[in-house]
Amino acid sequence: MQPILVVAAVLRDGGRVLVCRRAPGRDAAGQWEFPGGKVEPGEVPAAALAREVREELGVGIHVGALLDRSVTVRADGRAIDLACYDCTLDGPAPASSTDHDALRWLPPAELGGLDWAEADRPAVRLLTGTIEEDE
Ligand SMILES: Nc1nc2c([nH]c(=O)n2[C@H]2C[C@H](O)[C@@H](COP(=O)(O)OP(=O)(O)OP(=O)(O)O)O2)c(=O)[nH]1
Repeated sequence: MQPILVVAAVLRDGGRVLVCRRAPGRDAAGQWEFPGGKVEPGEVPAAALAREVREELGVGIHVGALLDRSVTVRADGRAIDLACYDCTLDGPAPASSTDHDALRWLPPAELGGLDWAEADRPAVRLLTGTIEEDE
């Protein structure tokens, strides 16, 4: 089975990063992730990411450089190809999400304390500076 192509925003504002907890009833409910979603056929990643963030958080973003791209086979057997991009807000910060039951802005050093979706862990290790030499 092909991996599911997912894009996510590492949305930075004033030295903090937005993290979101997946709402009850969704895949991986209760785990933290970066906002984003699946890339639709024919869509370029940056456009898919801006669309997903607009749909779920109701805000505009600027999509910058690719921070990390990793394929993770989850415990349920599905492979997620997750591309995380550095992003900034284009306008006001989000107040709520259609997909999440908590939004938090945290300094990168504090990201490691959360229960992250498996696919996000490589990006989180990059952001917290806790990558092992052999990774
Ligand atoms: N958005 C997002 N999804 C992630 C991350 N990490 C991770 O494993 N996923 C998984 C959860 C889902 O199985 C899939 C993305 O689905 P989604 O539900 O957020 O995206 P979507 O809006 O396009 O999907 P859908 O509910 O319309 O089917 O990727 C992440 O950091 N952000």
